Amino acid sequence: MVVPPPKACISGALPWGPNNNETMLPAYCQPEPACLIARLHGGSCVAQGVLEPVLCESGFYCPENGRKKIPCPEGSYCRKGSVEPIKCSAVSNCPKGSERDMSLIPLGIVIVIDALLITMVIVLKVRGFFVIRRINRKDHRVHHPLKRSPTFYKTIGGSISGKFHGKNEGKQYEELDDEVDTDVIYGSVGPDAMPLSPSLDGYDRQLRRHPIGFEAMALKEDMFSVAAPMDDDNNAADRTDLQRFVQSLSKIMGASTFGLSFEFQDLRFHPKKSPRPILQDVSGFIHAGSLWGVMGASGAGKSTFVNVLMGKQSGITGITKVNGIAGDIKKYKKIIGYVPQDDIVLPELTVRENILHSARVRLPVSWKDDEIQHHVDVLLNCLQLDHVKNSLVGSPGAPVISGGQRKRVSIGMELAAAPMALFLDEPTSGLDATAAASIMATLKALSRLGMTVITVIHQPRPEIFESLDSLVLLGAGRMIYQGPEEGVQSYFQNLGYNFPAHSNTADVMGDIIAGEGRLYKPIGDATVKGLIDYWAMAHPSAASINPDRRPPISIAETAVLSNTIKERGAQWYRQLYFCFNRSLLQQYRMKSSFFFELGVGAMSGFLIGLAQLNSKGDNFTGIFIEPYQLISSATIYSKIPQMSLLVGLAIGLTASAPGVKIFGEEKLVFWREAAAGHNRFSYYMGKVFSTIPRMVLANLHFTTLFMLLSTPQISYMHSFAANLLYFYCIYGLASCVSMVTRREDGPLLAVMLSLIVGVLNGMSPTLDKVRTWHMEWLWRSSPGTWLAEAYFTENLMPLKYLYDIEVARKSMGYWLDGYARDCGMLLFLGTAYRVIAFVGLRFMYPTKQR
Ligand SMILES: Nc1ncnc2c1ncn2[C@@H]1O[C@H](COP(=O)(O)OP(=O)(O)OP(=O)(O)O)[C@@H](O)[C@H]1O
Repeated sequence: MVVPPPKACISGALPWGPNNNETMLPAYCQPEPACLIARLHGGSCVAQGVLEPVLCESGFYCPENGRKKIPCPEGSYCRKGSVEPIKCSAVSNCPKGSERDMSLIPLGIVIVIDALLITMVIVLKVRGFFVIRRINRKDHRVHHPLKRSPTFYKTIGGSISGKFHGKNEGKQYEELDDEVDTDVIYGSVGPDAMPLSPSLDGYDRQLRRHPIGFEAMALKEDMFSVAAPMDDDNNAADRTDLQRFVQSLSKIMGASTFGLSFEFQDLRFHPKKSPRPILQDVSGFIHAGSLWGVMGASGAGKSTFVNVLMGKQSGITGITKVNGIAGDIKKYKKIIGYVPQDDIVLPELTVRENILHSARVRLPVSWKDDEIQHHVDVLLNCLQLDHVKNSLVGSPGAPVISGGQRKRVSIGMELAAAPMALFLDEPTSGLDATAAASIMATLKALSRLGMTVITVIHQPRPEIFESLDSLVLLGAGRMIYQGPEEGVQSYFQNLGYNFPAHSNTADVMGDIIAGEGRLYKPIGDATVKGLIDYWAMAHPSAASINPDRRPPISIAETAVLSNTIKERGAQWYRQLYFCFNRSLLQQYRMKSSFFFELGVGAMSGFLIGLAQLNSKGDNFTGIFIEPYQLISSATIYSKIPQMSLLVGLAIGLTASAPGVKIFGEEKLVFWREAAAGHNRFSYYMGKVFSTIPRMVLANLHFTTLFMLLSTPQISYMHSFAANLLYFYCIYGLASCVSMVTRREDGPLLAVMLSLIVGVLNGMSPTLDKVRTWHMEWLWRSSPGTWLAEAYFTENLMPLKYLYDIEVARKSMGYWLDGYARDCGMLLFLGTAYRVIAFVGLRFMYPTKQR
């Protein structure tokens, strides 16, 4: 190769190699000092001689081996070093001499989608408003006790203030709020203000209102009888609801009897860490179809005891029998309902939606959806939730329905599945007297239907205490008393305890079993140990407690029962569909957070694009290909990884907090549903699938604005796909975070992790450097590296006719030409995060899912 003589190095600014041919090869001319400095800093200067080529300017193209320099024609754009113009996309502003293509098509799509979303939300809101109004009006006319009981209403009308009072007396009920709360309305009708005339037949002083549904049944037990006369319209309607409910139950159970009986003998639980047994020598019998209260001082072992009966507690010795048959209680899980102390319900769903989901997942597979809906509506009526069924449940911090109604929703979620035994943990705690009485009346009615209802209860008010059929009293993990509620006072009196006149039996008994017996027994043994020993001596076995217990169920009945259990629960794919729908609905109800995520995505895309605006898509300066290396400027290899770093950080900041919110705020719901037999995989996959639409939309907003302003070499579609997969990774990471942290720490930790995986992208230190530390595996396990590599590949490959990209690749340490592999790895990492999160969800708190 012959280098032309130095005389060729005269001044002149010419396009790329105008004089180059086989005999006149490009020449490196010693540059002027100013030009040298400019090149060392990555800049350019005019050619230093006629034989020294320069890059074709942006806005021009230089065909015929650079012999011509032609302005880019209208409708095309020409980047720096172009050999020919590139056609602009259909909708973009490309006048003559354009340097880049700022396509407006994606922006148009974003605007159309946003307009559609906003219109859809407005239409749904308006439609929802009218539908709920119509339904509520209809329901008020059909179901509401006040509406159905004009006599009652007129009688108390004079005593009620506010909406019930005044000039529109004939129309008062129609004017009630949709979200009106019966507990509040009825509660506002003070007992003193109430003219308790005989005409108010059915009015309950304890509830301070006219009971319906389960409550009415508890108070008037013969009402349930099919043959009972219809004494008035109210009772007829109540009776019909109850009959329908019972019909539903019979259909679900496939057995004549609803309740389960429990027998337990010598139960003992002594965890290694505990210095003393938590339960010891606990024996007894719980009849089917009765309402049981489990009482004891704090730490007496009440929760442990009911957990044993529900099959939730492992490490127990002793015998437990269900319906007279010994075995693993876990197999009855699908027909045992458990209502936890906290109302674990989904606040974004309505009362009906919460209960309906439970019914759809847990009722027998053979049930059609309209049958399930009917069952739920009947149940809502029986639970007196029909007038608030379309109200959101809300959270304790932002309540929509009252505490008592929320508790009934929680109970309803279990009843929807028609359990044969219902366990409750302090169902009246935190409720006012009216709401507590209402809950207890409901439980009583359920027990009268044949269900076995067992509730842990703490310091009950007299009326609640008296509503219990039987009691289990525990002290220091051992039995103090088991038997009818009416017999408990005489039992303690026989042991020498005095119950002061007019005292509350429950309070006195509570003091005695909490170790304050001396207050009521001046002489003799008044210790809890004394009570335990006496009970053990008098009742050496379970049989001695309940000599009249029923024989075990027959083989035929056992077969029916196992069939009933086997049929319970929708198939996993149907559960997945229900969970997917539910999660979409939740996101729709939390639309402000959804729109906020879109807004943040758009804003971060705009800002990062703005930061790249001046570079006009020129993100790389390399060493020219042979034989032009010597005239190369200083290289700039890190600008593309830098751009991908910004993209990664922006997506991390946009998606990590919503990701945590979607996956992390419902651990309690997941545990409750898993414990009730819902399919865990379906729940999780429903959540995963439901995030896809919001990821796509958030990414659309981000990528569109970013690409519009930054106009890099990578195509819109390739950038969109890589960014979407990065969103997928961040959501996956957020789901992992939500498994291991507290709810309030989740967003912060997720943001922190997204920063870490964003920074581990091979820009600095470069992957090449990291390789020398033998740490490439760490960088390769971060989605940031694969995103950067995808961007590096796609921005560099179009320039390989100009620059020696192999040198750039080696210098940075990325692999080139593997965009599909990079995207595949992002998909793999995002999926791996989800698998880890699911495994964590499944195995981290196994006891809570039992
Ligand atoms: N797995 C366990 N390992 C160690 N100790 C346990 C375990 N389970 C329960 N305990 C302890 O046993 C005691 C009884 O617990 P349990 O929750 O059954 O009582 P409780 O009567 O329901 O109390 P509270 O009314 O306060 O809820 C408590 O001191 C508790 O810390």
